[in-house]
Amino acid sequence: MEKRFYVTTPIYYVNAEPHIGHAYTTIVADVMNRFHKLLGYETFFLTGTDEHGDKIVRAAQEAGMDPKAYADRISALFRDTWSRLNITHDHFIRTTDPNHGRVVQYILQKVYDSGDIYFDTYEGLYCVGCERFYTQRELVDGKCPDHDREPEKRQEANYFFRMSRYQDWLIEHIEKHPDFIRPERYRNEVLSFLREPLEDLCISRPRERLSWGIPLPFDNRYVTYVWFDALINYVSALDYPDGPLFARFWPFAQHLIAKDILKPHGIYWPTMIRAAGIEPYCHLNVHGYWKINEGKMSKSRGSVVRPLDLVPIYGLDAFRYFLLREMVFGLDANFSEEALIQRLNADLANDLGNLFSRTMGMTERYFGGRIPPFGEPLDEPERALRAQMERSRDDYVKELSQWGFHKGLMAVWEGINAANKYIDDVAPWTLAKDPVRTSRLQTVMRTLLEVNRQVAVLLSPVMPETSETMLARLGIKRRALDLRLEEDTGWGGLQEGTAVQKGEALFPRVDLNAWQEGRDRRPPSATAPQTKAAGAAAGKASEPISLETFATIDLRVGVIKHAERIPKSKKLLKLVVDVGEERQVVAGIAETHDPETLPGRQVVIVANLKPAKLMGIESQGMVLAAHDGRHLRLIGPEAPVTPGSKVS
Ligand SMILES: Nc1ncnc2c1ncn2[C@@H]1O[C@H](COP(=O)(O)OP(=O)(O)OP(=O)(O)O)[C@@H](O)[C@H]1O
Ligand SMILES: [Zn+2]
Repeated sequence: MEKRFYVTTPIYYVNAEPHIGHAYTTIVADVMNRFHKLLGYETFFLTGTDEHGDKIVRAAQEAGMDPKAYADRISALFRDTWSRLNITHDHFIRTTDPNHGRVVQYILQKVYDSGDIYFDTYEGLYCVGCERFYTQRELVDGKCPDHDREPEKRQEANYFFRMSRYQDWLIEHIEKHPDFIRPERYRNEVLSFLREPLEDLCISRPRERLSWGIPLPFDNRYVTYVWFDALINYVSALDYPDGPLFARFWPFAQHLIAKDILKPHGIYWPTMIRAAGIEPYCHLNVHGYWKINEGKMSKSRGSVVRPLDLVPIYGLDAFRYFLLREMVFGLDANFSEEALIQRLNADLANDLGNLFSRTMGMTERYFGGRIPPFGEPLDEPERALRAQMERSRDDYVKELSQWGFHKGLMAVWEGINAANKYIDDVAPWTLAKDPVRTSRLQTVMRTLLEVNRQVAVLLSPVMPETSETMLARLGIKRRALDLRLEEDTGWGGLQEGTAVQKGEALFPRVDLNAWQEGRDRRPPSATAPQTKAAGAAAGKASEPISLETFATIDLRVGVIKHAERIPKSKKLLKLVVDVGEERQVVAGIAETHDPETLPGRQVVIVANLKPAKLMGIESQGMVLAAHDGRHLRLIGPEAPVTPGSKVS
């Protein structure tokens, strides 16, 4: 069978900014994509955004924008976040892409023609938050379990998909393919849904109520229900029906989701594609929730941690490692910065960081920083360490193949810990004192250098930057994505005589006590350790001013019309801001804000500042932002106001 791998994330709803939950899913998919490349697979990795439906219309209204402009902005935020998290997706799909719309209509028409879509009137209980009808049975105390509020009664004439017709087929398919849905708990959950008769699925929304969607090809008084639209992204992105990507990758499809969307993916989607005559996907992989204080982190609930707030502080790879190591795939996990710091210190700074710096330091000291040849034949301790590394590698591959990240990483750490213990046991420093034992010392150090190289290769899917750094310091200039497990983890892959570099610590420790004290003293947003400007966050007392003096400052609300980078400047963006009239403003926000994400955003401007030139560009005002040493946040009104409104 061809070695191919197709992985998808859910397409995220563009009703708010990405948080750790989205980052986790997307990083997991990225790790699996990189892991399969490491194993020599040809891969395709898809992510994107879900942009239709009345939730988006409402979010856009609140932001004072039209749905498309709003979707453009949030979708760009997601794309920008992924590029900062080193995500290697091959395609980013948006459900507003014209090709996607065409494929949705094609599938609707096909299923309609084959008689699996019919028109009917329906009365039911509708949750606005979920955008769907609920059966009594699904409610908890008469309320939507996700939104904790009572659904409203609604009657509507709509189109229905004959999902019930595929119930028996689906049960049989799941029973025949035990890992169709995994881990097992979610397979069982789907089977238990299927023990009750499956109802048909309402797949349309009357246009007069919701126009922001894909029109039904057979009745343009209706648009497509968001789920029927969204799920199809997994095949439209491959140019179903005729595209070469579809033929190449669909037979290897693996979806990745959190348990919140198990039903659409475990029931709607397989029956939809069955009805359309498409083969079922291979696997649905389901993970649990990241929680904060026991509640699900969720955009709608507003309890979120933003990935881009953590990465500058702890480093991208520590963040990626933490997410994969901390959560048991399939179960919920609690997110806390303390836990992140603890893992960073224990696993990365101590275990991995020490192994690397001790190995490199001793190579510098004993061999002038050049990789020694193997000296005398391997002795018992080396053979044991090699055997351990081979076990680590095999277990890692086995676990990751089944999405068992925490166990896979633990397997690598068994190798790392064995190597650290090996150093303590053979004590190279005593060998170094004895010139007769140089040949033994060569064997010891070379063994350790090879272990470090293997560790770097094994970790490349999870920590690509660290992997590249370690290899570069070992004299191997390779991109993480070009590494191949077979060729690159054999013994003796290092080049004798090559100069190595110890360099700085791979992972600086974070002082947890200081961090905890700092958090107790400062407001929550200013709890960053290791931040250069942290002191500034405390703020300085300043001279009091009179109201008259304050009134001389002309503060106004403006809406950003346009934003672009200024060539050669890392910090500055050039903005055009509408403050009743258009102003060109230069703002030092390029490191924290992507220009694509800014148009439409309302900000506060000092409108009577003397014009000044920055990098040769005139700035006619200043954008206000708050800075706590960790975040730079633009200041704006709580809800949109007319551009030019005075701030006082
Ligand atoms: N707390 C979380 N833990 C893990 N993954 C999450 C979490 N929240 C969202 N996700 C990821 O995002 C997907 C859902 O995306 P969606 O855009 O609906 O996010 P959301 O924050 O749950 O939104 P909302 O709260 O508005 O329903 C999940 O299937 C999962 O992949
Ligand atoms: Zn609901």
